[in-house]
Amino acid sequence: MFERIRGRIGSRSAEPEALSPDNLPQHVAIIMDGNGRWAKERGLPRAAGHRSGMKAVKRAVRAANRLGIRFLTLYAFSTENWKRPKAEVDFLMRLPQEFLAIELDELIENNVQVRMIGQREGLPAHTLEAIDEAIRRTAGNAGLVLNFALNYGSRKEMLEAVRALAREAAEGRLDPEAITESDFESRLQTCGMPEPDLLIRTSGELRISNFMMWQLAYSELWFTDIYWPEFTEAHFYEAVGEYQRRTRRYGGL
Ligand SMILES: Cc1cc(N2CCCCCC2)n2ncc(-c3ccc(F)cc3)c2n1
Repeated sequence: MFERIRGRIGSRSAEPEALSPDNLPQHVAIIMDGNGRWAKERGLPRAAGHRSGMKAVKRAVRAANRLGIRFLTLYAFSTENWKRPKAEVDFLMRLPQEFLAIELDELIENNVQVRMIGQREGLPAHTLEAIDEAIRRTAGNAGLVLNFALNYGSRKEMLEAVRALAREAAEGRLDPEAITESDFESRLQTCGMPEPDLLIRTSGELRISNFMMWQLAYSELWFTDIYWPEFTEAHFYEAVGEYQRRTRRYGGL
């Protein structure tokens, strides 16, 4: 098997102990790319890449918990993903319940709160049932908020927010000239969440891909060539270390 040079942890320290507790990102968002290519390079079916990607989800959650990150948003399925072959979409739609069947008890033990952003409409009932049960069973948890973006698209999210504001204005409940950024943000599905301080994207893609476009306006972006199934806790710590180097505060604001 040829050895890909990519994927080696950079020269920088990727140990949690090397990170400053005073300048941690509150909210980390991840576009988990490269599952299909990871599988293809190994002569495996795409489903094997997605399943391996689920293990990387667990590593990212563990790393976020270890650092005390407050919010972790994972882009699990975009509105554009419906264009994939039916067999792959059907497989993907079973992963939430597969993941939760394995991980939910440990998530609860670690005080993790599960949330979802995205359109419920169009998701299979079995997928929603599993997610709703996880949301219900973890609603009172005060630890890491693990937020899955599922059937999510930023333009759709922003369009729905605009429609809500337009309805309120048309009903005379809102003065259009008085609408603020905060009014708009409160109608987004991420209402109540801080904006991501750090976005991680794997597999060498250098695009935002219709993900949290309003929310990511001021986020640090960290890209890596490794494929998502190769993502480890050390990669998470390396990304946070880079975030800290960019936002060094020297005690200032
Ligand atoms: C559709 C999909 C795909 C999916 N992949 C595995 C990770 C790589 C990206 C694509 C495939 N994962 N991984 C976890 C979930 C999930 C979603 C909601 C939830 F409440 C619990 C777990 C998931 N959902």
